[in-house]
Amino acid sequence: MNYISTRGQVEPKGFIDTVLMGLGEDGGLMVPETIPSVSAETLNKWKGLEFRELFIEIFSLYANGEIPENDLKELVDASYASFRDPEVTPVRKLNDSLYILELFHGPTFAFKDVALQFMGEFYSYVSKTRGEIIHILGATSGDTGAAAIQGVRGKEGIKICILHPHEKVSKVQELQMTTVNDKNVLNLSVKGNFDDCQRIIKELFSDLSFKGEHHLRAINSINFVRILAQTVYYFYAYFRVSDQLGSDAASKKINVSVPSGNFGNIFSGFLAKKMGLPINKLIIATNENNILERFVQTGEYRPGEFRKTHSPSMDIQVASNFERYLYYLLDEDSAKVSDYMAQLASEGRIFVEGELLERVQSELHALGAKNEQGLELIRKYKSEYDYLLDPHTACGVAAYEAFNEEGEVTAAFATAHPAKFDEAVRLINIVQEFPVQIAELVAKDQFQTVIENDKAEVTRQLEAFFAGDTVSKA
Ligand SMILES: N[C@@H](CCOP(=O)(O)O)C(=O)O
Repeated sequence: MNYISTRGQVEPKGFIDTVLMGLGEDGGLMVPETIPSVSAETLNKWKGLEFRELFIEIFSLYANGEIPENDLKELVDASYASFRDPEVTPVRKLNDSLYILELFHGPTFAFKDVALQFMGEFYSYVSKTRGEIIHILGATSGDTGAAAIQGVRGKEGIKICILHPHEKVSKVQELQMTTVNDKNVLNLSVKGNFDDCQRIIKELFSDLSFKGEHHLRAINSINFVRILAQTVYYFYAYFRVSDQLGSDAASKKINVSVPSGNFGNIFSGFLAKKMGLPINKLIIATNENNILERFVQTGEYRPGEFRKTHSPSMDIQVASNFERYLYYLLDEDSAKVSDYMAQLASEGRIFVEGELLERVQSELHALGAKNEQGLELIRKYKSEYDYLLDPHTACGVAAYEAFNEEGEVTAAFATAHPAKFDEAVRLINIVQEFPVQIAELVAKDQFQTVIENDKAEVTRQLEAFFAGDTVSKA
């Protein structure tokens, strides 16, 4: 299997080269030339597998045998050894129509750990086996950064620089990133928002001579391996919900409700569905930064005004992986995708209508939950089920309440642990106990460099960091 760009201007690449490339060299996103389909018989075989085994099966369909089986097994075992739940991503039943897929049992208490623990091991493996220099550049609205840093801190042959928006991530997210004092980690706190951080890194990735000279690698979901690793828990959730439904499984449709910012998590579900997993509704849950909800309702994709909310990881206007969805919506026509993306860049909006919009509305459901609605749901589920939702998960539960119909059940994805967002939880007078790994962060020193929202400044910081000068300040 080879990988090509959504904009059609990259020679087909193998799996490892695709991961190393990250953002397509033509500015597009890499996708498999064909999506492997999984038969009912295979699904039946997979349903008894535990998470790690399932990961290996799915990954092997995409990796062209470029990683020998034993090596892959070792990478997967090492990636999930630090998870606190033996199931990695367990499913809890809250009521007859609502199941929660808990994705927060990794080292930084967010769903990003599932893919990024693997990516850390993977990059380390590629650095050792191919002698590649790995200089990671990433942007975060809070969770990706912490998970990516945790995945590679202290690893030989790897350096990582993460841009986060200054004072726009939660306190715990900030501490998780900035209390890491390993020499191979640089935190840049940018006076802007997440979209600014993401724009800067994409511009740097698009500068091919800078990218090549500094060996820049991506850890955000622009990198296809992130998408792939995330498909695993869609399959896992589907199987575990089916198990729990027992004899009702045959008569119930299973939806997923997914808190979404950069469209990477929900795109993994789209891919799983295209592979043959019989998910019913793919429900996109956002907060008041609701560009995706507006797109699904009206066909217009137009970044709006940035809103600071109680769910900062989803405070995003420009969703990277939207381009991958557009590619499939436009029947894999890369020339059309390029035209649409050029229009987005020049006019600040794109628009689909007629049959295309009907297709969007048949493939996706979307809700942008209001801040107050999220808090109200946290209160309600705590009191009715003694289950504490984090503010992102609460948006997913709001979308479940809006779209789940008779004869359906929904797996709502719990994308983070509530302790990461105590600022919001405290607003409704709920006092939570912090896991020790989070409680101990406050006593640690922080290391980060606060900079202006300026690509030239980021460039200077990166050049110094990659050249070996430590620029992080206490
Ligand atoms: N919500 C994310 C934003 C980056 O998304 P990614 O999936 O492309 O890494 C975050 O928490 O940083």
